Amino acid sequence: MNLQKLFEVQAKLDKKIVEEKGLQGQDLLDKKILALQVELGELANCWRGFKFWSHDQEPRIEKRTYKTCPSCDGEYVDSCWECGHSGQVVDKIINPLLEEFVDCLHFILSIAIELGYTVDDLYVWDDELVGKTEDIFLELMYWVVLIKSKDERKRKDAFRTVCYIFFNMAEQRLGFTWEQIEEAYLEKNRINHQRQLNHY
Ligand SMILES: O=c1ccn([C@H]2C[C@H](O)[C@@H](COP(=O)(O)O)O2)c(=O)[nH]1
Repeated sequence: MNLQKLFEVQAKLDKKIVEEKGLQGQDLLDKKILALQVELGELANCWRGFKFWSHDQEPRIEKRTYKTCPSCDGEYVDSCWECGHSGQVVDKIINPLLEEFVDCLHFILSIAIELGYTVDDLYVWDDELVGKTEDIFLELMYWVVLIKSKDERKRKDAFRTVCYIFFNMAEQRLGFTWEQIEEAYLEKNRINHQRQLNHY
């Protein structure tokens, strides 16, 4: 994954949001930390492995959205082979788990930029994560809060631990490749720019 490219793309998006919303000079760190926690909660919710009360603990990795069949215009035409008489065809297939993951990645990059870090601060070592995935999520969320530390060294340690857990988790626990992550990140970044143009 080309983190340098994503870092630059994120900086452009953040700058645009600050300008669009008139936030120049404001400290947005606490809000971004909370936003990352929220997105990690959404990621865990899509992963589902902690839902001991449910029979369905499979990660949400495929969601189909439908549109009206362009051939029969949704009229259930007996002879419509395109939609198999249902009046609808698949519009898009998305990966909700991956989408939540790249929302988290947006905020991790954005926090790095807020703190004046460089892309080098994001590079972490590959290592095998041990333990249950729910514990890894909790550990990650714990370190995210510590990014609030006033002590520079503790803050950077916390940030780098977040990167270490987050990036290793991607491959080892969520099954994503770097290519998939980069592609999904860039697509979401494009949507985020679009949203600002539409006064989201
Ligand atoms: O300074 C910011 C604020 C928001 N986002 C992006 C990250 C997520 O992809 C998206 C979250 O939007 P919601 O769908 O949660 O509103 O916004 C940024 O990249 N930088």
